[in-house]
Amino acid sequence: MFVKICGLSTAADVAAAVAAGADAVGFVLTDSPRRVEAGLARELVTAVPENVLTVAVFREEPAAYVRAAVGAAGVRAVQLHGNHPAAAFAELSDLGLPLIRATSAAKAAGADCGDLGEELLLIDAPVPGAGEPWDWAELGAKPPAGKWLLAGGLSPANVAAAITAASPWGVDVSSGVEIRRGVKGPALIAEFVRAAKSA
Ligand SMILES: O=C(O)c1ccccc1NCC(=O)[C@H](O)[C@H](O)COP(=O)(O)O
Repeated sequence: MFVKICGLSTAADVAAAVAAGADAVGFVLTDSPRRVEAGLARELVTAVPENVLTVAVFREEPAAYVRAAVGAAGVRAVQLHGNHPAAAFAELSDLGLPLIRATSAAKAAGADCGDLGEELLLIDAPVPGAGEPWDWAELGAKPPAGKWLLAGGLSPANVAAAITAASPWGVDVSSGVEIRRGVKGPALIAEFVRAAKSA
């Protein structure tokens, strides 16, 4: 089970996620209580070992903005939330980095990973980063084909049940590993990774 811990903003967050065995860490470079500037993201990225994927998270910023921020942050993958047309993914393909397409279950109906050229599909709650669980059964009998991450209101307490219900390739969390909005808890990160990996 691939585990991404999102919304990191301090060196202690990064150390906790890496020590816990996370496969990917996310830095939010868009409007959010977890927003970090690209320069800080770059500093944090330098503490991440090669085997852990570093991801910059955006909402609907123009491709030129994404391109510049990704270069400044030095991350190794890009996650796009919102209503990006296929052209936006095509436009960023020359970055040579894996693209993660983040969408909600309602919008993802019938979607498969790779439809817009993305490496990974992320199926989230309607509002990203809000910590709101949704009905995983909404995906119905036809979950997406290919590599996809389940997100939205996951926590150490519910991640195992979510994995059983939806059979994702991986999971992604932010609020569920925070002691208060925007502040990660190292023990919660460790618990989440343990629960997801042993589900
Ligand atoms: O985290 C945010 O505040 C955020 C803001 C804007 C776009 C994306 C954002 N987060 C992206 C993530 O990958 C979150 O981990 C994912 O939405 C799950 O969040 P949560 O329900 O809080 O676990």
